[in-house]
Amino acid sequence: MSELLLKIENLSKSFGENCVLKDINISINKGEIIGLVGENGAGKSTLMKTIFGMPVIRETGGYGGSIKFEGKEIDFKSPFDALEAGIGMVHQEFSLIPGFEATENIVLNRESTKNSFLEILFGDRIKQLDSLEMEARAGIAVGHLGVKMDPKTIIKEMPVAHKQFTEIAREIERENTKLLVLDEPTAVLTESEAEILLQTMKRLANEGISIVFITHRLNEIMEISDKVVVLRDGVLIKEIETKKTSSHEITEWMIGRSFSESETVKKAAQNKEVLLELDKLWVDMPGETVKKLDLKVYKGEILGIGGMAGQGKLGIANGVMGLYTTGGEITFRGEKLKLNQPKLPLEKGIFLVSEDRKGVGLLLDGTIEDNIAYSAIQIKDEFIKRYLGGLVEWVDEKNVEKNALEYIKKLEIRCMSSKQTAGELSGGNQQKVCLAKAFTMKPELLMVSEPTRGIDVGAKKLVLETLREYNEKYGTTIIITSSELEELRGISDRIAIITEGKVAGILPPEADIIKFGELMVGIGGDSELKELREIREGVAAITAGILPPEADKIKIGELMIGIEGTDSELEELRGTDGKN
Ligand SMILES: Nc1ncnc2c1ncn2[C@@H]1O[C@H](COP(=O)(O)OP(=O)(O)OP(=O)(O)O)[C@@H](O)[C@H]1O
Repeated sequence: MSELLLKIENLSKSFGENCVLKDINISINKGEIIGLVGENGAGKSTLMKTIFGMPVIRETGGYGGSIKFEGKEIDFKSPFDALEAGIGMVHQEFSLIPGFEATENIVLNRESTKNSFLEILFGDRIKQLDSLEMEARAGIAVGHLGVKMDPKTIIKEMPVAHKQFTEIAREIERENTKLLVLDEPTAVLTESEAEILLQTMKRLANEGISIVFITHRLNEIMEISDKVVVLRDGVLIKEIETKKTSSHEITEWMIGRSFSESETVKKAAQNKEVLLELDKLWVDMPGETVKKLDLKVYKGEILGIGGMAGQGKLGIANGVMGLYTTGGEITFRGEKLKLNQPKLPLEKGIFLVSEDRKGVGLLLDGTIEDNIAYSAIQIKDEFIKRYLGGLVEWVDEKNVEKNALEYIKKLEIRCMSSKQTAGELSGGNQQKVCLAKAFTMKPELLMVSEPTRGIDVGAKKLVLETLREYNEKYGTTIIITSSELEELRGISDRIAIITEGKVAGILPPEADIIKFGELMVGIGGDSELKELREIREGVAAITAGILPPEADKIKIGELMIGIEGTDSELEELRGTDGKN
């Protein structure tokens, strides 16, 4: 019989007047993986923060109901008590020390020490760190995850996926971890990295560790969870064995209405007037380098930009905005833009909703309404009242509020009021604030990068529909950059695939999926695929144990671009193929 580890009974939590968890009852058994799902703002993170003893819960009046861990009522004063008891948590925001190596972060507060002569003289305070032992421990933890990374790398120099793996390595390095809470751990990972993490989670569960897994990617929930718990508006709607349900049914519980996935309309770009032209553009963005890329963007179209992680697709918009050192030529509305001047594109009518919403997009301590109006005030002098012939200027607070309220309604931003700080919002709602900020600028060219990363299916649909509507109503040209090909195919008029810093090809959204796969991996045609098959002989070679080399081309392509939920281990393949 399964052994009960955690029991939550009649749990409730309010922030002031806002009741965000109502009468929640959940049981978690030893070695069980629970998929916790719900729309943005449903209360998932709050529930986990409550279990983990986060100060914010205590500081905002604590919680009601009972939480028992290993049969004992818990009353954690801080996350340290939770860690001590054997509960580890990886939050949506990283909590690593940027200037330290991965090793130092992984063993932080649990460093290995060795006996030294000085210790005998001066006592424990002068203990020496045993760096070899610490490196070995960190190496084992990283190895356990099944990912290739050097634990000696400094955190701030790491790609985001490695930061995520370091966080998880730190949690599993604690010997007594019995329950691991992972809040959207795959949101920042590519399909292949996510697959590695999913396999690791399965392994940890087999070793007896229970896992609460929060994600908006329902295919991941279907793949690895034993049980799904659905929250909606702070209420537990369903707790069910995963094998007894489907992602479609889960979606309906999450959003409380029936849902049809492919409702976005496509239209062909009829206009051939060039709005933006990139000529031999290069962008020195770490991990997303653009190399002498040529691209034309037509007025009024929605151009999708896709490609594998690290191939340069995200570098394009960042380069146009002057956020990383850029060269080549950018022509906007027939005028050559001076490069590397971040304010200039904004003044000319170009706006970027960055993939880095916390770093670039939002002032987390500012109110929602100030965030939404911020760029329009700074760049376009909007929302400003002038007195005495312009001698005295004042921000028109009333209009700032009115504008925010319109977008809160339109984009269904879940908040208590427009005066709430952006930092208090859930991730998906923060993303909607970034979009509202962009719409308020009324740009002629709107670039959005990874607009639906970390947001739930309902919000995803809303965001995409709003972008489409905005494009149709105002004729705004939109460049949408996304790792999710299906999302691009649903909304774009044309899709450019970026490989190795260049445009590998441009396809209509309805083109055969295999064509996209080929462009993404830089395979021009059958002969190169044949070559690839021959290089890696034997069953299990082509995709790290998934397909035999003689398998159908379509199947290989599907795996390469991560559909059917399987990992292609493509980077590895490309490395051994000598194409890099
Ligand atoms: N510190 C806080 N102060 C006030 N309200 C808060 C605070 N933290 C969260 N909330 C509110 O609680 C509700 C639930 O938020 P929570 O972050 O738990 O949602 P979530 O389901 O994790 O969403 P997401 O998927 O977007 O991360 C939201 O309405 C949010 O605005």
